[in-house]
Amino acid sequence: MDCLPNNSDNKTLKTWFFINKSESNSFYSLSSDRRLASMDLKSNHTALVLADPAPLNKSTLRVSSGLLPYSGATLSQNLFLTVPTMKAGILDIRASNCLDSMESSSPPDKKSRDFNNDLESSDTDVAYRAWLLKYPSALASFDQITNPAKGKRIALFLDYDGTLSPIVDNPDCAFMSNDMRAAVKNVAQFFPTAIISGRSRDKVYEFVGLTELNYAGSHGMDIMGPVRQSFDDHSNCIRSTDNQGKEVNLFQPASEFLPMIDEVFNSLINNTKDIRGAKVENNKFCVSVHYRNVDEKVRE
Ligand SMILES: O=P(O)(O)OC[C@H]1O[C@H](O[C@H]2O[C@H](CO)[C@@H](O)[C@H](O)[C@H]2O)[C@H](O)[C@@H](O)[C@@H]1O
Repeated sequence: MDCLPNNSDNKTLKTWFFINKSESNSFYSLSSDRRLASMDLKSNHTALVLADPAPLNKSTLRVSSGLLPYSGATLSQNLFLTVPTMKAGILDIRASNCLDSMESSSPPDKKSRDFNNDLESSDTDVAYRAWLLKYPSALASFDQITNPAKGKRIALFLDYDGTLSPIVDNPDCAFMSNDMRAAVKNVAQFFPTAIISGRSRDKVYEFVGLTELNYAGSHGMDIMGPVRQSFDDHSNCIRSTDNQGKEVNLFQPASEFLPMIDEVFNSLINNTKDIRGAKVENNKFCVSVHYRNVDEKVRE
């Protein structure tokens, strides 16, 4: 698919497969689309990808039992996969259908506003206004954000897709503007700045290209940052070099599962090959199945 501009500005339309070290491992995200920076200011709002308790519908992911990596792996009724980890403790690998929570926190689909008839269009506008009430602009609540930060050390964590780049139909074409790059470069002079993305770390770095930032890919399963001696004793931290030969700290706590994630990727490619518009993206430590370009009727 060519990298052409489009009108679609829903934040996320896809199914996630991800690996999560612990149930309580959650993080906050500030997401936006082209029109509006939005965030839920409720203190108990966790990132979408981890917050959804809805079990996966068996037909959604179709991970065959042949993909279970170790003999001790079990697939429970609600398809939460529990695998004994090679390290201490239990590692939960959860294949979770987050569609409901992702869709409710994404703005209503603009495609239908653009192309459907007037009645449907105004319905969608009402839905969009209701969505805005639930997810107000972070910019309109700026004091609420900055006041608690006064006198404290501030670090900046930025999402990539839909925040630094516009949402586009083809994930390979989510380019960041030079103005945005300059703004991020500027702010990074004042605060430690990190980009956290569901994408692979390499891909985000390729898009952003600023060496002075920290990058966390695969929802934090792949973190690279400047060398800090204090991390040397950290069990998951190794010294590595970036693509310019500079020494860096690298955290990849799920490396042992890479072969299994590749199998999941290949299985998803196979299972979606007949769905027109579906695209499977290998994000290294997780996989995204995009259905943004799949016909609405087929999605259902
Ligand atoms: O955690 P994020 O950085 O927000 O990553 C979430 C996903 O972002 C990308 O997909 C989204 O943006 C695409 C490009 O605009 C769009 O086509 C897609 O529909 C969106 O879901 C990325 O491609 C995914 O791998 C990430 O999981």
